[in-house]
Amino acid sequence: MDFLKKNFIYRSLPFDVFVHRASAIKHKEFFISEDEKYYLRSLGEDPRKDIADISKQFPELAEDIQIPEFFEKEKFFSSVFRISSPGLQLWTHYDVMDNLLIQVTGTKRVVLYSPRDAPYLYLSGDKSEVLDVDKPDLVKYPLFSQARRYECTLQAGDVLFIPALWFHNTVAEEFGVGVNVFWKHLPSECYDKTDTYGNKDPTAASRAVQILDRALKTLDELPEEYKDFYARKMVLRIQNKVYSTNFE
Ligand SMILES: O=C(O)CCC(=O)C(=O)O
Ligand SMILES: [Fe+2]
Repeated sequence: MDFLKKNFIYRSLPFDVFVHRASAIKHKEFFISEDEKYYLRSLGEDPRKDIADISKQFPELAEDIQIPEFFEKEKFFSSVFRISSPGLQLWTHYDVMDNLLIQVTGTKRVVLYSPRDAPYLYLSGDKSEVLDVDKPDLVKYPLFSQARRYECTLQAGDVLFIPALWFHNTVAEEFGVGVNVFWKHLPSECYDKTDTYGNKDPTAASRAVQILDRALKTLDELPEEYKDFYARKMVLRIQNKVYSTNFE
């Protein structure tokens, strides 16, 4: 899927029809083309307010999986049912909560990047503009070659821990069914209460970015040479005061 060119559309289908189509490569009935791919990402009852919970939206199917007890029950945020056509690739993105990605059937390749490699990923919000992580356009995205790639392939029954802020890109190598479970590993006040997907930045981070944007606008009052000088001083201040040395 390409979020830059928006080569996808949202459509409704009866669940059985959806599963049939998603498990086939060529379709007699289709929306765009006979080789289109399908992806289900479950939502809550009212997608604007409610959070995906497989035990509520798909109670019969939820019984087939056991969520490993790697976090306290009160910290549970959502369990998201995901079904993909063979070959479907989801763009590189981060989520703000710790996550267990449970593969139920099919195989899925997952490529991961550390949050520290964000400078090399050409981010647009929570997503990387480098869509083709296997043959990246290094003329357009020269720094991407500095991002350290981690890769694994999930088979049916495998569970991958994806820590909050770690970038991930997935390719369903076969038709696949999975569930991912997000939980709040930070105190619950840190999270944006309007977040139903688990991908809105913690409120303190969003506020800090807003304040930074105001500071940048303020610099516009200065001539270019001064703006450049004070902007560089601000970068140094951020590096010295906020960057963690507590890594590796
Ligand atoms: O299953 C996928 O392809 C995407 C999984 C994902 O983005 C997640 O678990 O956060
Ligand atoms: Fe994700």
